[in-house]
Amino acid sequence: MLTIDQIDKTFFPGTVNERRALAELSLKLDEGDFVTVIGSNGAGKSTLLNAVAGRYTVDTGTIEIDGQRVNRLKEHQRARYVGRVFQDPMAGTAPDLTIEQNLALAVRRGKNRGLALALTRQLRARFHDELTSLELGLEHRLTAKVGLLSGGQRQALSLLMAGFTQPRILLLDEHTAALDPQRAALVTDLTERIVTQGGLTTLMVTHNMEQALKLGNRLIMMHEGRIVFEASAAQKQHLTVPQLLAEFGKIKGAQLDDRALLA
Ligand SMILES: Nc1ncnc2c1ncn2[C@@H]1O[C@H](COP(=O)(O)OP(=O)(O)OP(=O)(O)O)[C@@H](O)[C@H]1O
Repeated sequence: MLTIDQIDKTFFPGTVNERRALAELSLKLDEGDFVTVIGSNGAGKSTLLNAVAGRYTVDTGTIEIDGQRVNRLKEHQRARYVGRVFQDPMAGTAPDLTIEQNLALAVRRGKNRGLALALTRQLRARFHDELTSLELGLEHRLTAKVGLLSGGQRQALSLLMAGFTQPRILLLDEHTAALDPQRAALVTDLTERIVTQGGLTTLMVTHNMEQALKLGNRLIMMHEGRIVFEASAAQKQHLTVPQLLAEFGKIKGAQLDDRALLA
């Protein structure tokens, strides 16, 4: 489904600021795989997601989605394959549009622009039901501007929208990191539900090891642009936080992130 083969990315090559963010990294996701990504600071986790999304082009190597090479496709051209929820709750939704307009955009993504914001009674009823299931009371605020929502509410909405668009690949980049523990737990549960219900193929970066173990069927650990540890579906079921910390310990010179210790 997603095949990443030997990708390399160096920022500012040949200057004092040169940074090799991805180093001959290969990764293959089958349909419905949900891979959690952990690693030290600066390991290249976000760059990996950005390379898949098309925000950054890779220097060498190939990225294929459904067997189609997407290396040359720009970010907006890949948008029909790729759904994304960022750490910043402000990034995934349009603040000046209402909740129902944001949801309509997600449903109609890739279709005629004129139709995008059209709201039928049927669509409103669907939004009402879906929002009710979030248990955040948003079903009563369909016509409220999204800019008025809290961070957790916006992340929940972004996830719901990602579920509506049914992307070929869903990228989650520390999407619960900016939330308080209670909201983070809620968004974590919602993530599990939306990914499972939609059978979405997903790559999720997190600094929270418990979350990395709780969610998904596979796990990878990155360091200096490479995958340094990988757990298959069978292995992941038995993995524990102390074991992950021990794996981190094996990486020479890796700095454990404080947030990892909060897990
Ligand atoms: N746009 C950019 N320009 C220059 N260097 C960059 C850019 N984005 C990332 N880097 C560098 O590439 C390396 C990998 O960064 P990246 O953000 O992918 O790491 P990360 O694993 O997501 O880190 P963190 O957990 O700290 O968010 C780092 O050395 C970083 O400084």
